[in-house]
Amino acid sequence: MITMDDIIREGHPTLRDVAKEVPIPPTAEDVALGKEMLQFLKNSQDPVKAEELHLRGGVGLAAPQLDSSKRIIAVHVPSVDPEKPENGISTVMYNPKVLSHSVQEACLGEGEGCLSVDREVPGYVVRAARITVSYYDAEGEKHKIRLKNYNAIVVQHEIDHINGIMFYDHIDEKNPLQLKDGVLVIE
Ligand SMILES: CC(C)(C)[C@H](NC(=O)Nc1cc(F)cc(F)c1)C(=O)N(CC(=O)NO)CC1CCCC1
Ligand SMILES: [Zn+2]
Repeated sequence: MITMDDIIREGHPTLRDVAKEVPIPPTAEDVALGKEMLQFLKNSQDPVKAEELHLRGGVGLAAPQLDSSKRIIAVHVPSVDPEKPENGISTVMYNPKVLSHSVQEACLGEGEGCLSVDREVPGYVVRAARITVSYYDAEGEKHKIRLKNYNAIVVQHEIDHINGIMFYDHIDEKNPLQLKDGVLVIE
């Protein structure tokens, strides 16, 4: 079972590597890894388990954060509206790829953090507001989905990790809290 001790922190070189594509259909090992990553996120959002295992509430995790330089990400974003479960996203993506994105940009009003970063880094992380992503699932089936707002931010944050990019790489050092016109602020 994955705990915080398995998550490497900034400074570890693997976080800066470009991860390798995995064979499709995924191997049994890669399927197991993906399942464990998703289970970590679910555990981290369960108050009892998170407390017991000292987990930070996580919505996304990329294999490089487990020192495994593979193009595998897991996302588990609860829908804010229980009547609309489809607004959340809970899946493991093998070899995810952003096929296209909106010109419209967006950022989280509170900025971003990272399970691999044990410090606050203030500043807006400007990303595409909407993306079209292709990926393979554990069975090797190809999917193409459109994401927007928070789900799009989370998936972009995780795809950055498999490209060796950290969220603070996107922050404007001179004006971290400067916002260009037209950037959608997601609260
Ligand atoms: C770094 C951390 C603050 C833990 C962040 N969680 C988060 O932003 N909020 C959150 C937590 C929950 F449990 C349930 C919920 F709906 C919201 C997160 O998981 N990540 C994932 C990460 O570090 N992946 O590598 C950072 C987020 C910043 C923007 C997108 C992902
Ligand atoms: Zn992260």
